[in-house]
Amino acid sequence: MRKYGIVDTTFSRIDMGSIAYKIIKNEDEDCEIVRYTVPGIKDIPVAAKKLIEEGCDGIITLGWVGKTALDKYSYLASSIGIIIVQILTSKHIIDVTVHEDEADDEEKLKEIAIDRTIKHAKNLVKLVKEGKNALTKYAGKGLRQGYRDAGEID
Ligand SMILES: Cc1nc2c(=O)[nH]c(=O)nc-2n(C[C@H](O)[C@H](O)[C@H](O)CO)c1C
Repeated sequence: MRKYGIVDTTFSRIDMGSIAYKIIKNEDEDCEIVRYTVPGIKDIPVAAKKLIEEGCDGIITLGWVGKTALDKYSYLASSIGIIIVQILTSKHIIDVTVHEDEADDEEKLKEIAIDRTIKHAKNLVKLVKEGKNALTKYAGKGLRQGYRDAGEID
């Protein structure tokens, strides 16, 4: 049975973990899902590593970055940590992050968070179920998460 990990934060202003849970369960009915909630993005890498050590085949992380420079540095640190965990474990960790300055109003931010979570949860399931060529038919299509697709340039 495939096992997925969801790492989310209490810093986030949208419960993206619950959205990811529903989508993963819908896309891979027989799977097991483990959720691990941490305070903030810098706590994500170790949580993801622990879930992989517990047997997860792939992870989705759901972070929220504030507007200040310090928040952005925190994201950079977290992102590097997540990449290091991927390299050390050879497992995909799909890093879903919403940056609070992506939109001025809360409704738009919510829309971005939901769309990004749904699309990347589906990407994760495809990669875990089908492996390296799961997304090849979409290569070069200008797909976007959180926004409308940019589309392919002919
Ligand atoms: C400055 C800062 N910014 C963010 C952020 O934008 N998003 C987030 O999720 N967490 C932030 N944190 C908290 C750290 O990631 C971490 O939770 C604490 O340093 C405790 O380890 C901090 C400290």
